Amino acid sequence: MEFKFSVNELFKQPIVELNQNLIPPGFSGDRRALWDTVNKVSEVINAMGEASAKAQGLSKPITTADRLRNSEHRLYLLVDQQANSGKGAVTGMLKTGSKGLYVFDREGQHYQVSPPCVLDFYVHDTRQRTGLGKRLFEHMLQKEGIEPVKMAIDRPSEKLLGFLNKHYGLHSPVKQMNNYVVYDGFFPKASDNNQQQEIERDQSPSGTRVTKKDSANGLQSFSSAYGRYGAPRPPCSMGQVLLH
Ligand SMILES: CC(=O)SCCNC(=O)CCNC(=O)[C@H](O)C(C)(C)COP(=O)(O)OP(=O)(O)OC[C@H]1O[C@@H](n2cnc3c(N)ncnc32)[C@H](O)[C@@H]1OP(=O)(O)O
Repeated sequence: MEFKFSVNELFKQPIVELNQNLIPPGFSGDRRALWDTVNKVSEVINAMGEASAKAQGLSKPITTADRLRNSEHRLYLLVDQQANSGKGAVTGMLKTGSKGLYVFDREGQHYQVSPPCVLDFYVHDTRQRTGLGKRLFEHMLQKEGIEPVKMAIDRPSEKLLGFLNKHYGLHSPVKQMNNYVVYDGFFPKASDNNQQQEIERDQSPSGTRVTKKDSANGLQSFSSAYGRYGAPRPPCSMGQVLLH
């Protein structure tokens, strides 16, 4: 995506990471230059957010400069420095951040988690399927020190599911009621479960024993072995509201 100003002057590296202050890495200048820079960065974010929403068939963007400013999300932008007669163009965008979620594994056990999430991912329509998405995603994984399987994906499109399958061998997504998707390796293995530290053990009103455990990777699971408490069931909607 091209802009009337020079993208290369705004973003000095081929991949830049932005946060709520909207100041690109390497910025230097006075107050006026800062104001001008933040305005241009906002224009880029809003245009990319809009294009992403359109590509996903969403009624409104999930990424805007205002939203980024009011969040702790991270936004990675991919820049083609050769494009637009040397002024550069923005070719991709990837937004990540932690979200408080309830997720179910295949057995119906539910976990209260705050995993890193893929929130919005877009490569310009004219540049898709040329490896740019992989380049941007790999950069994010390295910066955040995370494996794809440990991330939750917000409403993935078919293209993104295909992307994760092709590049990271992720298949058979575990779809959640909150529209997030996780994969089997997201949950602790049975052997990890054995190592979980049991921190609380008490009696439910029905006399069914309920245990609450904390695991080393921050997953908190709530499980019950018996009776109707053992059957998969949705989290209470009030709990979901509180977590969002
Ligand atoms: C949480 C969310 O953000 S969900 C929304 C995800 N974003 C979108 O759907 C917007 C439109 N799509 C895109 O922007 C891009 O296709 C992305 C971001 C999903 C992937 O970026 P790309 O640069 O295309 O990926 P890259 O070239 O590295 O990998 C290509 C692979 O992605 C998948 N893929 C990309 N485009 C398509 C497509 N049109 N149809 C099916 N699979 C696709 C395929 O697995 C493809 O491999 P293949 O060409 O061998 O079949």
